[in-house]
Amino acid sequence: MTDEVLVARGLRKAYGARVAVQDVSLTLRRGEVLGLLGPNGAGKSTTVGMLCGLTRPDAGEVTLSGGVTLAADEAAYKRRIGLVPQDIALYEDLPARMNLSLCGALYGLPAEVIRRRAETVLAAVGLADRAGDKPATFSGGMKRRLNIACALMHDPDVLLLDEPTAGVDPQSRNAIFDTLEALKAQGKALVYTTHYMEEAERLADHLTIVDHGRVVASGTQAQLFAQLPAAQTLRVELDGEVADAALAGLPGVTRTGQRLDVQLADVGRDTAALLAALATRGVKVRGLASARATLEDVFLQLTGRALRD
Ligand SMILES: Nc1ncnc2c1ncn2[C@@H]1O[C@H](COP(=O)(O)OP(=O)(O)OP(=O)(O)O)[C@@H](O)[C@H]1O
Repeated sequence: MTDEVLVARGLRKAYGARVAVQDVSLTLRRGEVLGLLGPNGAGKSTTVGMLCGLTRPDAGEVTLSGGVTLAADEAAYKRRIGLVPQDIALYEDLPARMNLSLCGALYGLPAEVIRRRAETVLAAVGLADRAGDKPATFSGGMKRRLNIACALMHDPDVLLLDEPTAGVDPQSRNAIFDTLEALKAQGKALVYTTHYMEEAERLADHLTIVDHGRVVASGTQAQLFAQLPAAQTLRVELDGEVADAALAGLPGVTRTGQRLDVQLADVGRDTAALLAALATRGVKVRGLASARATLEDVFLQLTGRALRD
């Protein structure tokens, strides 16, 4: 497919006897956010390290569009990839613009390009008015945004973000999401590593879920949710006396006193049929509430464990 920007096949990395990543494959397309989701220690950072060429895999290979690989042309490969590391990598006592200049210089950009790109990326992350200020005076969220700006200086096709919202206030988190949405709209391809399922749900077109170094599922959100036995639970509050016999044979129903939890594949589609069946049986309903399935439920279904520690 021509839209493929990065294809990783069979990545493996062990540290001594500990296998951090085992047979990880993924495909990243233009204008797409790929969410790399997994609990602490699942192997996300190690995978990102291999994608950006900082960590050498024991096996497997990453190929960029045009057939560019690290082995064939390291400089060309690295020019196409930007890394936003998990740990903020800034000179705290140098002004924001100077931090960006240093990043640009690392990529050998000419001075004029550096000046122009610095203005562009500062605007992209919403820090244009803080160009002359030092990161030491920034909030955690502003530092994160400058960290992203650094990775954009050489205008890479692919941006790898390793937990870019760690320790960030809600306002900066939204600013980061806006920045990433704008990059996506420009056709950049993003890998977004997180153990926050809400972030993955909000941003990611495709998801690769990792656990203990292995891919346990990958696909679009719809494909992942389809793996759940029931996508949603509808909570029904009963009105008045209802005998158990009146509910007999209704599929997916669990009764707790006056409450029914009903597993439905699709609340929007299946609620009317359920209410009709209850009405036919003379069962009166006082209230309804739906609980949407989340990626947390998907992870639990796949691994039997919660996503967060
Ligand atoms: N340099 C290293 N030396 C030894 N072990 C390592 C090294 N880097 C990672 N590991 C181990 O590899 C496994 C995967 O770690 P990794 O940092 O890739 O996970 P992660 O999913 O990014 O976790 P987190 O969300 O906590 O950052 C862990 O067991 C970790 O201890």
